[in-house]
Amino acid sequence: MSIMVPSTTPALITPGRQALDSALHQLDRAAAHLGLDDGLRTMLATPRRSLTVSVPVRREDGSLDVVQGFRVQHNISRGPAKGGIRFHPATDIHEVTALAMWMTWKCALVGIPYGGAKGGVAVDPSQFTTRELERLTRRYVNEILPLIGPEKDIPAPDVGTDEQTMAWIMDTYSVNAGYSVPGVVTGKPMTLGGSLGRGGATSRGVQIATLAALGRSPEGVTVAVQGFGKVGALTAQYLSDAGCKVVAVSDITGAVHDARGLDIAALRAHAAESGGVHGFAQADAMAHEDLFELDVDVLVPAALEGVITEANAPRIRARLIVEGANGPTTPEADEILAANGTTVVPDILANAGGVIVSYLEWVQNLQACSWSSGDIELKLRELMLSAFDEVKALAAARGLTLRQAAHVIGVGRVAEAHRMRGLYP
Ligand SMILES: NC(=O)C1=CN([C@@H]2O[C@H](COP(=O)(O)OP(=O)(O)OC[C@H]3O[C@@H](n4cnc5c(N)ncnc54)[C@H](OP(=O)(O)O)[C@@H]3O)[C@@H](O)[C@H]2O)C=CC1
Ligand SMILES: O=C(O)CCC(=O)C(=O)O
Repeated sequence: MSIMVPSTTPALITPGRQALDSALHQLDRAAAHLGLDDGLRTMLATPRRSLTVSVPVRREDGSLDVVQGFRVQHNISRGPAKGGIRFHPATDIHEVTALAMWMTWKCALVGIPYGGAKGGVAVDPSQFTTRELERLTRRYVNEILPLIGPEKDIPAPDVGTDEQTMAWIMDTYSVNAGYSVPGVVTGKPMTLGGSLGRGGATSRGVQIATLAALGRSPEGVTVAVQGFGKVGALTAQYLSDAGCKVVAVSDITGAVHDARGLDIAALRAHAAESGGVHGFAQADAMAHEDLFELDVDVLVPAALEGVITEANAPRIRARLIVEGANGPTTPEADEILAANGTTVVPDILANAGGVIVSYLEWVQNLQACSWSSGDIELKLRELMLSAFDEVKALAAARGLTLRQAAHVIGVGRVAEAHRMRGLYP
């Protein structure tokens, strides 16, 4: 059987298509390791539901833009579909499919009762006013309304979206339902049923995974972080709070470096005020691409896919890479890193803190209750560390990389759910 994804010619290979190729490659490796038959492997390679929508948006000057939006439910065999919504100009159906597939394995790996989904709208949110973004979000939600719901598919923030976007999604869905439905979306503001700890959850999870992988005192451990958005900025903060020396960070405006360790709180204040890390007076500017090749102990990619490739992997000096972003490392780079003895804590493990606390938020919404930040932190730590230990043990027992082991566990659990449900003939 063949995989049901649109074909492309080499000239049309987008970053999104490359991300999907990486995801399919990882699935193939895991399926071979698990001895899955070809039919089941094909089911797992194919999204369950995939919706492309046109989203008209009235601009402030009265003109009308029409942008493309997507929602892909990769798998729902273990529970409702779950995954963020991305607003980024380069997003396409292939990227959203890859991200949805990674959500499926991530939820299975950390043992929360969800399938995997992702959404995207192909826009640059920085080019839209807040009112335009609100209109765009509401129209996109109306277009994907048949797919989403607290028992069907629960969106959350991702690149270019935030808790305000989630509030508009919750409101649009609720107005259509005729009553308030907080559980339709996670990563909401606290006033609408959001959870304590969700804002920093992905970064807290990256911190937990980093410290677990280091296996030694973090005091003085040097770190470089690519991306200074919701995940990157708080990852830098939490690692710095834990005693690490974050010596370089970057965002789309530039990269900054200080070998003595950056003052992350001051840098966050500067970025909030000026729109990015560029121009931070207490550090030196550096070229974006040089950040990957710094002589640091830990590298945290926390921006987009496909940034660690066969071109720069041979020059990476960090002994530990912890993937805050989804899909930052290509399969070719993975091989080079493994041959060089670099440990990679893979995305579906390292950045699972976000969806773990989303799950806790959803459970609170369904039960109409709220838990303390201590309860949330404890559960997050427990789920992160038990998944980390499982992955590490399997990797050691079978001679796999941490990524291969994580995929074997995640894919294996989803395959088992299919078998038990008898979803395939
Ligand atoms: N938010 C979440 O809960 C979760 C997010 N993730 C993943 O984490 C990653 C980051 O997401 P998130 O922080 O939410 O997104 P944000 O939109 O909040 O931040 C993205 C950051 O990446 C920066 N960036 C984009 N392109 C580049 C580049 N070429 N070089 C350097 N920096 C760049 C952006 O810069 P600028 O702001 O200047 O544009 C911004 O700082 C994504 O891969 C996402 O899928 C994973 C799990 C959960
Ligand atoms: O919190 C969630 O539901 C999903 C977060 C997300 O999009 C991700 O883990 O990549």
